[in-house]
Amino acid sequence: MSAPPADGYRSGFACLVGRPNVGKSTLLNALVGEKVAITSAKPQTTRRAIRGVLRRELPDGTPAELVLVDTPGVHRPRTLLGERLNDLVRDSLAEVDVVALCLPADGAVGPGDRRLAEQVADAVGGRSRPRVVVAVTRTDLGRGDDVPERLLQAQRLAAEVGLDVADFVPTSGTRGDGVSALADVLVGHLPEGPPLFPEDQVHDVPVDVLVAELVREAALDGVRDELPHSLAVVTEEIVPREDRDPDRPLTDVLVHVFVERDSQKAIVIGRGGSRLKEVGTRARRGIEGVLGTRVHLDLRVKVAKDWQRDPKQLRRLGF
Ligand SMILES: Nc1nc2c(ncn2[C@@H]2O[C@H](COP(=O)(O)OP(=O)(O)OP(=O)(O)O)[C@@H](O)[C@H]2O)c(=O)[nH]1
Repeated sequence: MSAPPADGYRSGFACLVGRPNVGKSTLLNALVGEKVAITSAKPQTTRRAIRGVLRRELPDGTPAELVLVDTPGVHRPRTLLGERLNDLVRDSLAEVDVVALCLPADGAVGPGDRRLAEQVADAVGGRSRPRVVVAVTRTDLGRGDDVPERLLQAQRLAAEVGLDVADFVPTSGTRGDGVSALADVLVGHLPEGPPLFPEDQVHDVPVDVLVAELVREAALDGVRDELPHSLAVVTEEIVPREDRDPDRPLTDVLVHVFVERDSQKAIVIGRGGSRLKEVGTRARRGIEGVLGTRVHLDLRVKVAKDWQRDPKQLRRLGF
C-alpha cells in the first residue's frame, strides 16, 4: 500500500434513499457500526435526516470520512407530515456527493421505486455529482434468483429513467453481508475535502432526540394500523439525580409520548398501564446505554389532536 499524500483526505456526504421499510436505517447502523437510527417493521419509521459517520481508508491508504444521511422513506404524501418528510429527502439529495438508492431483494421493483429513481435522476440533472449507487437490500430475505433478478431490474430501471449508476451492490444490513463492499464503494466516490466531524464523533443526533427515538422504537413494537404514524415522542427532561453515590449515578428522564386521539392513548397505555410499562422497560435499557448511567424513566402519554396535519403542532414536535 502506498503512503497517502501528506494533505490527502477525502470527505463528503452520502444519503440512503428508498421506499419505506426497505432497510435504510438498518444499513446505516451497519455501515456506521453503531445504532444511530431506530428501525422497525412499520413503514415510515424514520422521520429525521440522521447523520452517521463512517471512517475508512481508500485502497491507496488515503483516509476518508463519509457522513451518511438516513432519510425517511419516500412515499405518496397523505398528510402534512408526509409532505415534510418528502421535502427532507429532496433537500438531502441536493446536498450529497453520493446517493445510494435502496431496493429490497424481497420485493419487485415497482412504481414507487420508479418515482424515486426519477427524482434522483432529476437531482443529478446531468451533473457529475451526486454519483449514484444502487444497494439491493435485505438479500437474506430473497429467495431463489431474487437477488440477481433485482440487480437486473435495477439496471433496467436506471436505463429507463436515464440514471447513470456507478455501482450495484447486494447487501444485508442485519447479516452484515456486502456492508463492507458498500462502504468501499461509497467512500470511493468521495471528493477531496477536509475532516467534517470531530474524530471521536460518529453521529450528530442530539441526546434528547436519541432518547425520544428509543422510546418511539419501543412504543412502535406491537402497535398496528394508523397508530405508528400517530406516535410522536419528545424528551422533556434529562436531569442527574442529586445526592447520589458518585459511583452509582442515576438520571431522571421525562418523556412525553403524543398520540392523536383518546382511543390511541388507551392502547399505548394498555390495561392497568401494562403496555406502557413494557415500553418503558425496553426503552430504558437503550437509554442507559446512551447516557452511561442508570435511568429512572418517566413516560407520560398525551393527546395532541391530529398533530400530523397541524402546522403549529408539527413545529412544536420538531418537524
Ligand atoms: N432479514 C432482514 N431484515 C431486514 C434487513 N434490513 C432491514 N430489515 C428489517 O426490515 C424492517 C425495516 O427496516 P428499516 O431499517 O427500519 O427500514 P427503513 O427503510 O429505514 O424504513 P423507513 O424508516 O420506514 O423508511 C425492519 O423490521 C428491519 O429489521 C435485512 O438485511 N435482513
